Amino acid sequence: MSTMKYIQLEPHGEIAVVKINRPEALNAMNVDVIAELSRTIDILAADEGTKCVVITGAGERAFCAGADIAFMVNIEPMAAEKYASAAQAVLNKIEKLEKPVIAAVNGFALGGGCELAMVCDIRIASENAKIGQPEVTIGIPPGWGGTQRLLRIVGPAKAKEMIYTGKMITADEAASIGLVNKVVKLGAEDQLPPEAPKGDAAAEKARAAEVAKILNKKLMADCMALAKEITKNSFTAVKVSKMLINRGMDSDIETGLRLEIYGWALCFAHEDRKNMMSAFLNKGKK
Ligand SMILES: C/C=C/C(=O)SCCNC(=O)CCNC(=O)[C@H](O)C(C)(C)COP(=O)(O)OP(=O)(O)OC[C@H]1O[C@@H](n2cnc3c(N)ncnc32)[C@H](O)[C@@H]1OP(=O)(O)O
Repeated sequence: MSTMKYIQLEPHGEIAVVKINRPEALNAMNVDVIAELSRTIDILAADEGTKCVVITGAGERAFCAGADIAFMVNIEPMAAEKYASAAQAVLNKIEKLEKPVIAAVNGFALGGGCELAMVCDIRIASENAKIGQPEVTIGIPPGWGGTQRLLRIVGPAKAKEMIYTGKMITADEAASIGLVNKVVKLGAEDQLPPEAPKGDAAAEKARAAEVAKILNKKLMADCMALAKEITKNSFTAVKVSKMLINRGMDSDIETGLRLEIYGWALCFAHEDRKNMMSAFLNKGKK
């Protein structure tokens, strides 16, 4: 456990869970959240024991509601430039982290929250997630990578529709355009609390909160299972694959393919290759 105010870092063996912990503002990222997130990523980058990272939001309502509007309402352009530069720097750091990163999207992922999710390698959303780039509804365009990364993930037509309208989309819609990999849903197997008495708004609210908790648990279990599946493989091969995919996305294919040869050949220097190939060839031959 770390002792930061807004970021909880929970180690689970080879998997680290990073939780943005500002639920009173739906985990909106103020300057302190950004600074603490940056320190957390530095810690994880240096920690050889961590092989996979899961990022999520505290509470049941939001992954992250974006940049802090209460802060932005009164700032001047130079302060805005500083804020966006710090945010982009930490998001770039996550994207370049030499470990796989999974976003567990547990509710609203808006503006900077969507931009945070997009720098993660894989996005898993709960069925109650709402995702969007609503910046134009408050007088600004996306500024933490949204105009560039959404374009690359969903293509220009969908990116423009989402950015120009500022509308939120559901988790299922996000999955249908490739913005999230998977949607975690409640099913018959889940033990839900009994229905609240009709007309009892407080009881209905309490039940909805309980249901959201169950869904959140299911989402985290799914993300941890995925992380475990990834960590079973050669960390070096996964790390090199991440670099090749990220670098290749913005290179011409010749450069990407050449890099792939070098990355591939480099893995022959690691003991994983020999051990894992030999284990395959020797299975059942004890
Ligand atoms: C480059 C990046 C730019 C950006 O990211 S710009 C910001 C983009 N994000 C947004 O525009 C989302 C803003 N938030 C909302 O629209 C709403 O929230 C929701 C639809 C997500 C939820 O609405 P509801 O269920 O009615 O909750 P609630 O009362 O609005 O929010 C609970 C508390 O959270 C604070 N909050 C929510 N989002 C932000 C934010 N982005 N920055 C600062 N505070 C935020 C609210 O103000 C409130 O606080 P209190 O309880 O003190 O009234």
